[in-house]
Amino acid sequence: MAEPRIVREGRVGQVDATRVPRFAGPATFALLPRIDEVSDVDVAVLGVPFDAGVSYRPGARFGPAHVRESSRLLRPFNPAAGVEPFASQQVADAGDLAVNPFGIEAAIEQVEAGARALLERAARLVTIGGDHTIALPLLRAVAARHGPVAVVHFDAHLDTWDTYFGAAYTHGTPFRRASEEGLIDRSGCLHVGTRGPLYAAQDLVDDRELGFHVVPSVEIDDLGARGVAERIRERVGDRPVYLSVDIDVLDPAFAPGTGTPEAGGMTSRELLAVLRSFSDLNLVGADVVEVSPAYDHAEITGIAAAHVVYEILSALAPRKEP
Ligand SMILES: N=C(N)NCCCC(=O)O
Ligand SMILES: [Zn+2]
Ligand SMILES: [Zn+2]
Repeated sequence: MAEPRIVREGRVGQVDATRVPRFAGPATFALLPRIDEVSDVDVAVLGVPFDAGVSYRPGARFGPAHVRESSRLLRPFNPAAGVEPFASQQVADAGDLAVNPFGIEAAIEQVEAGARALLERAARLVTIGGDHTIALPLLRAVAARHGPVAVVHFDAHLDTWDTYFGAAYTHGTPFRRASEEGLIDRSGCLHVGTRGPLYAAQDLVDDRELGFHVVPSVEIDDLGARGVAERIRERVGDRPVYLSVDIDVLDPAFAPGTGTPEAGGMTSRELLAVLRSFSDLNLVGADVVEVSPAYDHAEITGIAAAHVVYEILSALAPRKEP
């Protein structure tokens, strides 16, 4: 049966939850149309069910399905941002990339190829992981289009480590590889929300050389969401920005369902408020990674991640002229 959908300004939106129970039927992100159900796409939401790069708890391969399932309650108007994210741009769910669960290098190539192909159809991708390894091939695809990008990276971890067990491609190393490959603009990147023990003090020295400034979690109480947003804006300026959100940037109280949790993180309210300020950045792509549903309860982490994606889509929405 064809579901009644909300159509605004010529864009095909969500299944209308005032006429079809929002808990019925298959879950696309926010009950948006699949990409094959629309002719033009501005923003594609893409799943990458991959977790062979993790160093601790597994399960992020189930992240895309869990975040979609946790996104059924999202409504069309975002009052905090003052936008209808599915009316001023066409957003569609591009499904999942079928990547090799047994070979990290093969999977990385498949993610890059899949993202490049999708970028032929949609100007912007918002990818749901999957573990953080996938940021590297996503950055390759984005940099092929826009040149080196400023990375705004929300995470408990630096993810600029070098190798684990001799492996160069893992969820702890994507931003070192991206920096070495020239995919990122070393004068415009920063991490937000990092905390917890490192391997050595040298990690921070290396990280800075790779192009990152840090707004650590301990500074967020004093800065507040507005202060964090200002620090980000000062660092990235007008550069094209790739946004990478590891859900473990949130405190485990707000995101228990993740693979490498660290105490002392951001609240969901703080993270959503900072993301809301991104409407005036030149955002060219984003990912939300590291949701591991087996460690989640009552969709706490899934709902947080769904709202993060919703705020990103709201930040991408073109504003009407006043
Ligand atoms: N990207 C995430 N979530 N974690 C990286 C942790 C790497 C480590 O085990 O040291
Ligand atoms: Zn992390
Ligand atoms: Zn990470």
